[in-house]
This record gives sequence, structure tokens and C-alpha cells, in this order.
Amino acid sequence: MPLESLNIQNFRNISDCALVLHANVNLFFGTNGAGKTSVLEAVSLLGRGRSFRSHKLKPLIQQGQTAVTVFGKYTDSAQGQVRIGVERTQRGADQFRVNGKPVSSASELAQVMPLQTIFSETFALLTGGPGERRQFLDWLVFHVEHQFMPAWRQVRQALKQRNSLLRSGRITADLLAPWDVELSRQGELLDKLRCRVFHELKAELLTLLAPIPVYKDLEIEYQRGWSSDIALADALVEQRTRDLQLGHTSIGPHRADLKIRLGKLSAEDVLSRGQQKLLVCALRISAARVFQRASDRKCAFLIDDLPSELDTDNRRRLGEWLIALGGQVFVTGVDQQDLDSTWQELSVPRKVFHVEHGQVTECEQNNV
Ligand SMILES: Nc1ncnc2c1ncn2[C@@H]1O[C@H](COP(=O)(O)OP(=O)(O)OP(=O)(O)O)[C@@H](O)[C@H]1O
Repeated sequence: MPLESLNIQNFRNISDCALVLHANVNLFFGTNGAGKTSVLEAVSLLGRGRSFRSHKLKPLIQQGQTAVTVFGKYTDSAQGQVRIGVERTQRGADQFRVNGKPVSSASELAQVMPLQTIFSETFALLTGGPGERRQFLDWLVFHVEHQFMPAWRQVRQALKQRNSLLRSGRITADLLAPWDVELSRQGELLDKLRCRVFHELKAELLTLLAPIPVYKDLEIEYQRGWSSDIALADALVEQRTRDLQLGHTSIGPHRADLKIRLGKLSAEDVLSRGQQKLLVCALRISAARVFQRASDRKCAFLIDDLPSELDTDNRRRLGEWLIALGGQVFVTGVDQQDLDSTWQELSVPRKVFHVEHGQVTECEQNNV
């Protein structure tokens, strides 16, 4: 559901800001350090309870203040008006509320406001470690498979216990057995859910990129974290001696990854920066497509510095993909003309906001 309004207080250099948003495209332009990314981070606080840029809370709270607050409102056909409020304080007395009722975890917020982000660290999806790609796939699995969250929590718990036993060095097969059973059962389930969702994601991605010649030989493969021809329970037994030497569990669903290649070579070694960025955008758009089809809801996109790395054709392509999705989009860029030209060309209704020294002002004359 698109946010209709956004109120931000004491977030980095934004002291107080109240915005009436466009249901589709919202553009924020301004010089370096003006506060554009901060607006996007504030939306991220509503959808995830944290910034996409940093896990740390302290830098988000305006210097001299003790808490940051963000409020958003949208209208849902079933529930009527929905109000989301997040307050995070230096003392750790955080409050997440939906329609005034406390929400206990960030994953509940994520259910209310699903978000995808594209920003400077976006390349990590190709160039970073497996954790980045697992997190990306799991965002989608979390949103489309209800069994995911309990299975994931149980895997995490079983791993914690198993690893602590392995580290202690004082173990017998009997002590490990219950955790092996739990890890195997929940790990196999997690793998089944990931596998199912991955195939849909892959189909979307290949369809989306099919018209672009450079991605002709693109291949994406899901690796589950242990050998494909053996049950997890057997693989854990096989690896037990090694795990004891290492002091941790070396195989399992926590080692899953996505391999992205062009022919035989890793995509990050072949593609240019702009081509990598478009590929990452395509992965996120594909995830949003699968999400929207499965849930009949729309996903919002936060795109920091859209013009960087992408040429005119690729900006237009991304614009077209986003418009086809129909969700709400928040985009930043330094130069107004540079930022707005893609949407102007596509004749997309939008709102444009100027950001300067933490003040956000709607540019009335640019409303379409
Ligand atoms: N905790 C804080 N308190 C006050 N000001 C802060 C705090 N943290 C960051 N700032 C300032 O707030 C601004 C945040 O800017 P932001 O990252 O949103 O800029 P931007 O408009 O996206 O710039 P760029 O184009 O360089 O990416 C910066 O000027 C930064 O120095």
C-alpha cells in the first residue's frame, strides 16, 4: 500500500519534516549531504525498524537529541487507514506501533510495509559474500512462504546449540544427536521453501533480461549449503569430525548461496559497473514481481542515487520495470533535471521534492 504521508523527526540532519507523498513516484533532489538519503532511510525505519545504510542506531539520531521518530499513513481496502510509527531511542526504549498497537519485531513491520532497496552497497549482491545473496532470497521466501520464519528461527537455534557443543570439545554423538535431528528437519524444510521460491525468481529474472543482449548467457543457480545428492542428516554425520576440528557447523542451510554467472564466468568478473547495477536492479524487480503475484500486494522501492552508473537507456529500462510493478517508488539524485528526465520521458505522474540542509520542500510546479 502506498504511504500517503511521512513525518520525520530528529533523523540525521532532518529536524522536522511532514510530507504528503505521491502514490507512485517520489523524487528527491539536492546537493551532497542535503538529507536525501536520510528521507529514504526514514522510510526504511518504518518498513524494517532500521536503516538500510547502517545497522547502528546512534548515527541516525540527530546530534543533541535522544530519539528519532518516523510516522507513516496509508489506506488499506480491508483495514481502512493504517498508521505506522517507529521511535528509536539512545537508551534502547524502542517502540514500533501499527495503529497504536505495539509490534514486537521488525519482521512484523516488514509484513506491513515490504521494501526493496537499491543503493551504493547494492553491488554487494554480486560481489559480496553468500550472506548478502541468502538475505536477498530469504526476503522473498519470508514474504511468500508462511512456514519460513518458524523454520528459520529453529535452524538458528539448533545451530547455536550445536556450535556451542562443538566449541566445547566435550561432546559425544548422543549430545549432538537431538540438534542434528532438529537442524536436519528444519534445514530440509528451509531448503524446500527456498528452492520453490528460487525457481519462480529465476523465471522472472530470465524473462526480464531476455531482451538485453549482454545478459544472453546469464545463469543463476541456487546452492543449498550441502551436497545436492545427500540428505542433510547424513551430510552432518559425514562432516562431524571436521566440524569438531573447526568448532562450528560447516554445512547446512546457513551456507546456502546463489551463483550468478555469464556462461562459465562469474557475473562480477565480466560485467561493467553499470551492467552489474542493472542486473542487481533486475534481481530486485524480479523478487518484487514474485512477491506481488503471490501476495497480491505491492512492494515499495527505495532507490538512492538512481542516475549514478546507469546510462539513459538503462535508467529508462529501470523506470519502465518500476512503472509496470505499480508500487510506490522513492528515488534520489543530485541534479533535478538528471533525476527527473527519465520519468518525464515516460510521462509518469510524480512528485518532486527539493532537499536542502535537512529541509524537504515539494516543488509544486513539477507535479504532473
Ligand atoms: N546524527 C546526525 N545528526 C545531525 N546531522 C547528521 C547526522 N548524521 C548525519 N548527519 C548529516 O546529515 C546529512 C545526511 O545526509 P544524507 O546522507 O541524507 O545526504 P544526501 O543528500 O543523500 O547526500 P549525497 O548526495 O552526498 O549522498 C549530512 O549532511 C550529514 O553530515
